[in-house]
Amino acid sequence: MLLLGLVFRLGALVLSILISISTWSNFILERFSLKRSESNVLYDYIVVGGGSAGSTVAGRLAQNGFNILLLEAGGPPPWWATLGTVDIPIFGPLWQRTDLDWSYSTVSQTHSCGAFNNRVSLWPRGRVLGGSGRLNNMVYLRGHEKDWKSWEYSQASMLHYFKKSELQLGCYKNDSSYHNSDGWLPVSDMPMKSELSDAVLNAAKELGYFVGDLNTMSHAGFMEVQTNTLNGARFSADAAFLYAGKLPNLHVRTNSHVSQVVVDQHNEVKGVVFYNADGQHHAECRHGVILSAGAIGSPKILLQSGIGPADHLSEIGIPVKISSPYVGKNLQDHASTGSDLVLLNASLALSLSNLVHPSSFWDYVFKGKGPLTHGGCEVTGLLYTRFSDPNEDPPDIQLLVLPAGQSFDDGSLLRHNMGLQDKVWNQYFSHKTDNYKAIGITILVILLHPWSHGELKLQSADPFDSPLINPKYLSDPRDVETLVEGIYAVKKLIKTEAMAKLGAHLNPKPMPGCETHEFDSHDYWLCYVRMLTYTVYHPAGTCRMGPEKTAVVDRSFRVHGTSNLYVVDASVMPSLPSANINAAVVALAERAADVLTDRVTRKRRNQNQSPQHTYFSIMETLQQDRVCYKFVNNRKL
Ligand SMILES: Cc1cc2nc3c(=O)[nH]c(=O)nc-3n(C[C@H](O)[C@H](O)[C@H](O)COP(=O)(O)OP(=O)(O)OC[C@H]3O[C@@H](n4cnc5c(N)ncnc54)[C@H](O)[C@@H]3O)c2cc1C
Repeated sequence: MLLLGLVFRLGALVLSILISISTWSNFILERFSLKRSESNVLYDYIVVGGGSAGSTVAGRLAQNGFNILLLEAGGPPPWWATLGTVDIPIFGPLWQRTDLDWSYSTVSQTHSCGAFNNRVSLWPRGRVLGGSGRLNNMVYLRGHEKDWKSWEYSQASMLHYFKKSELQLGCYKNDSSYHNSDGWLPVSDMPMKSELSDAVLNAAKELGYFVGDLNTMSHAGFMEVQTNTLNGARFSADAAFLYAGKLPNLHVRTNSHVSQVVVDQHNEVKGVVFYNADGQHHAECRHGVILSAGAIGSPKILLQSGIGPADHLSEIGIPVKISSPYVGKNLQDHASTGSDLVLLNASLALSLSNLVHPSSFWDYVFKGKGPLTHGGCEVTGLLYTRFSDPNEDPPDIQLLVLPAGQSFDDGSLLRHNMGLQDKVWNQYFSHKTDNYKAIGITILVILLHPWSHGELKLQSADPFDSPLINPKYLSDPRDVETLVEGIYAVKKLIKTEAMAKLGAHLNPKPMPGCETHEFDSHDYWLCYVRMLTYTVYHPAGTCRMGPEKTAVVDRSFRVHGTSNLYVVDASVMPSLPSANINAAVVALAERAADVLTDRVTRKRRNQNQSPQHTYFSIMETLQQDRVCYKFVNNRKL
């Protein structure tokens, strides 16, 4: 075990060195092969961020004939991606805390995260073409029909956009009522699963849950997950929407960090300011700028541009261009708990020794099968606790079943990715110090609709500084009670015959910090949840959509107070869907592409072409706004 851990750790080290080399080689290649920034080109739309939403909206708008510039702060996927390495699903966690990751962390949490260093939650976010879709677990789950009520979208229109993006290659490909085999984003059955998958589904049946396709969005219950993969390899939105069309009117510039949007005195957006290795550049647009920099990046760019809460902007010395009190507010994330809560007295097909076995590489490369195709999650469930009404509300708990826990790699990588305290690792997760040899699995209990909302602020006016992220996890006690109800659902699940066959039982060790409570009492679980609070990596809501009095963007993705600045990504979600959120992000971006196409079509119909800006208009705008101009030029490179 020690040896395997060492092999895994060495592998991680070699890969991160390769990533660094690759990032630099891409960087150099770009400088020689790409045209220098052409400041006098007028693009129809500028899209900022090439992640799940940005790739989708840019690809679709280009397909609709617009001249698009996409600016991405990260590089293209590393050169060995063509060999499939970076796309090997099981390697996802290896890219965290490397150059492909923004490596954000929250501020210290008061009510949660007690088991983590400084009570901080580490938040990986993709800094690469494909964005967080290149780091994620690829689970394809849409949500529930009752989710869209608060978004003011109909179930039918959401279904339309889910289907539009979908290339269903798995067991639902003949179900044209809910699925589509003509879209661009592949959705496949898992090529490999462990014995745990069937055991959990049988346990769910024993308990009378619905087991079937949750992506019809009308059920609570369980399903075997489908993933965004093709022949066993990761397939993120950039692969689907940017390369698939190979459109000459789609211009992608990587390693281009956007610092602000340029807004004139009439609150019309002229373009953006961005930095690459050559220094500062401007890019101009005819119809507008679309921020798709994600739930952290988009509010950050708005604030840096002087669009946000006036008091906060004044606090850090950014002149207020447009007062927009909700920028950065309404931060929501799916908090979760339960890694290694369940132990098995049986070994599973997915083990560290299977992973590093040469046959696994053979199976992956030549058959698109085997343990390397595993994305981490096998089964998911959407459940109602006693706090939510099935007639009125969407499910309030999600279970995500992984045939591995934090202890899977013997402490080499996963616990560091999470920032788990050594003491908690040693006393709760590690099996080195005891004779307890059962296998830790994860039935992650996820809080789908948190009452606790947080906020994002800037810590300085420097566009290269990380923002202050405070999700305020579990600050509302109702969230803690709901998570504990979820743990009770897990307890029921593992008491079934199906799970008994695998020797499923609760981890008998008390969570460090909760020893004073009687093990398995309600108070113990309340404490446990506040100690072991994980992110599920779904931040959203920081530029929420809604009416001007309560939101940042309107229903056509336009920032209130501007005529042509848009936000299209997870940040516009008014509330979190009852699911992992990538499918909903892509569906929103599909909708945005239609809305923005329609807007121009109607404008063209109603009037003559919109006035063309010259190259100098953007410089004039910057000069009119003297402080802003100074700030941009003061940036030391
Ligand atoms: C580890 C992990 C596991 C996950 N697992 C799942 C899962 O299994 N299923 C699921 O549905 N969801 C999952 N998610 C969540 C999902 O991937 C994200 O919600 C989704 O990718 C968000 O899309 P986005 O377009 O809003 O942002 P992103 O995909 O993060 O894209 C934002 C892009 O903008 C770029 N950018 C940011 N700032 C700037 C700037 N100033 N200038 C230029 N570019 C900029 C970034 O580099 C990035 O490429 C996971 C996420 C993570 C991190």
